[in-house]
Amino acid sequence: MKTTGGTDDQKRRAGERAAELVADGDVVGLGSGSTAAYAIRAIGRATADGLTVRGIPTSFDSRRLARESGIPICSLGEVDGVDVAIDGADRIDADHHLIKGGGAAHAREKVVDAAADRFVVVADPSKTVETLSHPVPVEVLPEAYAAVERDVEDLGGGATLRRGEAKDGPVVTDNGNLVLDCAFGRIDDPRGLARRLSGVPGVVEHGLFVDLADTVYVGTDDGVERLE
Ligand SMILES: O=C[C@H](O)[C@H](O)[C@H](O)COP(=O)(O)O
Repeated sequence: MKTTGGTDDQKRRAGERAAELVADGDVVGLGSGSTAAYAIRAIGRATADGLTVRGIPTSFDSRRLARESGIPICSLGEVDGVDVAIDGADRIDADHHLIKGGGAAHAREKVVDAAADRFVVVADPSKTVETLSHPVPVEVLPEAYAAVERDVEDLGGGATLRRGEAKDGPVVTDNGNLVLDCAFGRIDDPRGLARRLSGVPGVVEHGLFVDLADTVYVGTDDGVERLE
């Protein structure tokens, strides 16, 4: 559920700045989406110039792009830790809580981003807001989607099953599950909502990333703004 208006140059600046943080020998979480893709390409170029890293992709697309870019790939189970993760966001609030999952990749993203010593968010200015109000993507077991819809209503939200654009039927995630886009209006208590959504049976993972981001790079028309 992508609803943004950033430019490719803004995204490129943010992604390329974040890629500069990657050091020799690092294990790097490779985020998903159009902004993280610029970081992956930049890491690939650095790899061709001699940087030694291993990348952990967070989606089918980031895995494919990492391979094309020449980044050696590994999985989370093969490493002792993740040095840095670079990932995009659909919305970023004033406290750097995030909504992710516009590309339905948030479940794997959260596992990798949370495992990282440093989680760096890359975005364009259209993603920054004072308070979150964007619908929260919620990945659900296929069997559970109708029950989760009802539970989301009980939490004061409205759930919409995400549908494919070039395919009839629902979007199916890289994990074989479905996505409900859950509108709650203004989210004044992201921590509380995150906790409640995590407690709903059938929810695999939701797109509220609370207290996870360490650094946010926002690409602008003439540079990069760093939000701590
Ligand atoms: O599921 C997708 C991810 O959470 C993306 O990181 C997020 O949607 C941002 O993507 P983009 O940089 O293309 O706006």
